[in-house]
Amino acid sequence: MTGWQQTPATAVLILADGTRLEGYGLGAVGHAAGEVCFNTAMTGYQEVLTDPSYAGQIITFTFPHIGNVGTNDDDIETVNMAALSGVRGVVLKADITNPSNYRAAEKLDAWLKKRNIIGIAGIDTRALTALIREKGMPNGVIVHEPTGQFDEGSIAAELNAFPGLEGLDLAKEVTTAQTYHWDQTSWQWNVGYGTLENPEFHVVAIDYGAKRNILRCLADQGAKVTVVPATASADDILAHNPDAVFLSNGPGDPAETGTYAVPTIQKLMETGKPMFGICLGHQLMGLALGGKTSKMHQGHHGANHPVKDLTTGKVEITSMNHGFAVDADSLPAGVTQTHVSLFDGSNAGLAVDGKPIFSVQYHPEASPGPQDSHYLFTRFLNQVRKQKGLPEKAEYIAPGAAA
Ligand SMILES: NC(=O)CC[C@H](N)C(=O)O
Repeated sequence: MTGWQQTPATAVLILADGTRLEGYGLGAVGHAAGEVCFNTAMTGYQEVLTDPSYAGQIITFTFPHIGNVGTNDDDIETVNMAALSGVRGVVLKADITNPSNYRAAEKLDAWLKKRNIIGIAGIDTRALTALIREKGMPNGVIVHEPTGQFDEGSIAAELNAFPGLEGLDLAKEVTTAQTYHWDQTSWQWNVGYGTLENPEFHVVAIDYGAKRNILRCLADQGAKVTVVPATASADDILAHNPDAVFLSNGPGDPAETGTYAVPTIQKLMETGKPMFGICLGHQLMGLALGGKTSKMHQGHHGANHPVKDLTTGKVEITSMNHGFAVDADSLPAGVTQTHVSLFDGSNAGLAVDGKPIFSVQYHPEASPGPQDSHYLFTRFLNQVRKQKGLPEKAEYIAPGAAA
């Protein structure tokens, strides 16, 4: 039976303004509060649902058919398996069908249940998206109760207790507990310049909620990657003697994570080592340089976001997932805005003039273009090549061409 025909409803999504949307429960049973956002990607739901940057959020997919290709063990993005359930809930239009794909190992419904993610189907996701666009991302509670007997009191209490994402440092909840070396050997699908056996460079990646494909892309450039916890000090990081430092994506409010991350990043900037940041890493870099971040109205979540690289004039189709942004006007002299979103003109990248330090708001490791933005990893490691007196690589390489 499809969700919108089911009576009584076994799931409900309640928004802070009182909006009540009833549907068909999926995945885990229970209730969870979070910020309700929408994601416009037509593919990649498993990568989205395992991206630690979604911690504290309930995701509405605008694409109506989610789950068609099932789930597998390869398309998981979080590196820290303990942080797999950062997403609070998933809101769908259609019921999840049986998977039809040779890679499918498990139906999405069962997969959600195992990871304690609550789902609701049978929702008019177009109407919900229109509401979010008009009013901004609301706080909400998603409930799955197979009996249809909702405990309204505890649902209301849960909604009231959720403070919203502003002011929340969630990076410390999803970061790795221990320092480790990224092992590329089981992830060889994207091998390019280097091999793990013979790395040319050493990059320390600060894990604020890192995605696997970022680490793959760094290793793909010939880097040994050492991943350190979000709270690692500059001294801890420099003790690894890195050639360069990477700042990862991650959930929550950058200003709050910045209370401990910014002083560390500022110290690392003084070393002259190349630095590259993605998404939360970009926002933290903006803060470390004296800029400001603020909450967006509806955020950017999808895989079709055009971004212009102002340094080359090229447009990239990018993947985005952020609800905060660097305020371009707040960037001090000596810091250049390098990329802008062509959807709303918001800041999408920055670089420090004359220094090997830059960052982007979007996700070059995600491949909607499919490889439009991969050049940024080459741009980053070229800074290291330059410092080591090695020949630089071409930034753009046609897919399939020899490196
Ligand atoms: N993907 C990310 O790194 C997200 C950054 C930040 N948490 C935001 O929502 O803007």
